[in-house]
Amino acid sequence: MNRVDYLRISLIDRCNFRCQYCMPEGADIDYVLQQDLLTQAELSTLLREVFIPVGFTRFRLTGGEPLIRPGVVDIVREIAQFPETQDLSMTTNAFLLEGLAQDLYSAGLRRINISLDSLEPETFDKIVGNRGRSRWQQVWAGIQTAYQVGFNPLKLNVVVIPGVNDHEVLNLAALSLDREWHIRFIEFMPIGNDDLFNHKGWVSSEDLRRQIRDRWGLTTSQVQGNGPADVFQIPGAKGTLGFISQMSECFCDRCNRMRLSADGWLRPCLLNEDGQLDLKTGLRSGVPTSQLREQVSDLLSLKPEINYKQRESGTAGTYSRTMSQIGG
Ligand SMILES: Nc1nc2c(ncn2[C@@H]2O[C@H](COP(=O)(O)OP(=O)(O)OP(=O)(O)O)[C@@H](O)[C@H]2O)c(=O)[nH]1
Ligand SMILES: C[S@@+](CC[C@H](N)C(=O)[O-])C[C@H]1O[C@@H](n2cnc3c(N)ncnc32)[C@H](O)[C@@H]1O
Ligand code: SF4
Ligand code: SF4
Repeated sequence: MNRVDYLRISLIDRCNFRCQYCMPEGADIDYVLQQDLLTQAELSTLLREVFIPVGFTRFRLTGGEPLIRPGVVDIVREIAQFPETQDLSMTTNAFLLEGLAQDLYSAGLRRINISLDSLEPETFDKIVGNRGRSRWQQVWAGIQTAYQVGFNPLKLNVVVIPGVNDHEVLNLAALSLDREWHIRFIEFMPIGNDDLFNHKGWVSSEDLRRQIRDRWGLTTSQVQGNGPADVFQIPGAKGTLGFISQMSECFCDRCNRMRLSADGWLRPCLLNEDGQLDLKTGLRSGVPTSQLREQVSDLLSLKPEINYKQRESGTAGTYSRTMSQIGG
């Protein structure tokens, strides 16, 4: 059985973008109320007294948009200082990164994954919902700053949507040629976005690899990650190309993670809502952390049964939480 030691922590379910595939403009989303967000102290208690003792050592901060969480730098500093923390990373849209990159690095964050779905400002703004102002330049500046500050590896996430940004796959892949950046193409998943998904569907990683192979050639990279991405490289390129193929291929057999939502629900599988545990209510109602630890430990032993198994059907089920609420 795979070791489950990686926790994706959503710091907030809100976001300053409205990506079409995640939380489209006008979507009816119930946000977590301020008083229901795990506080930094509660998060810290859960990590120290529940998650670390049962074996979690790698943490990813996500959201919504983690950089709009008040106190995000302090949260990073606290988690980075746990002696057991072996890896601390963040997934962000980078809109606020230019001003925060140095502080995050100084606080102990060393690696970062940034969503960048397009190199064309107009297409980008259409995807993220520009609300009357262009966002691409500021995101690009955030990426450059992160690079200069020294985040390594620097990964760029691209959700590929047919008819929206699939014409840019070669241009995005080319970013890996002379920069040590890791571009990852993500198959679009049907979570909380039925309209767009039914209308546009998804492009398989193998189709993308074929395009890239025809242009430059493609080899399996020596460096494989420990997440869901299959990693390849254009011969001679400085960076790599990753493919996250949750629709066309199965990587659940190497699943190593669980997710903690901003309001303290522990979710054992992204694509299956079974088994979720409300840790915040337990903590606030005085349940001893030793008991919460036992509950998490039990859930860990049930995880293989909960791991997603309906892949053959080609689509996922209906979910009560959107990707922005789960944290991707
Ligand atoms: N189905 C599925 N998709 C996942 C899982 N983890 C990540 N993904 C997908 O991969 C995308 C990118 O994830 P990131 O937040 O960059 O994290 P990661 O790729 O696990 O990160 P690394 O630790 O750098 O390998 C997410 O938005 C999801 O679409 C998972 O456990 N299951
Ligand atoms: C939910 S976001 C949260 C972090 C941050 N706001 C960001 O966009 O990087 C995490 C990841 O989920 C991906 N994502 C969101 N909705 C998706 C979907 N329907 N299918 C596949 N990936 C999705 C995003 O592209 C992003 O890389
Ligand atoms: S993908 Fe990230 S940036 Fe886009 S709406 Fe979702 S949470 Fe926000
Ligand atoms: S779908 Fe579930 S079991 Fe599969 S990799 Fe993602 S979290 Fe793990």
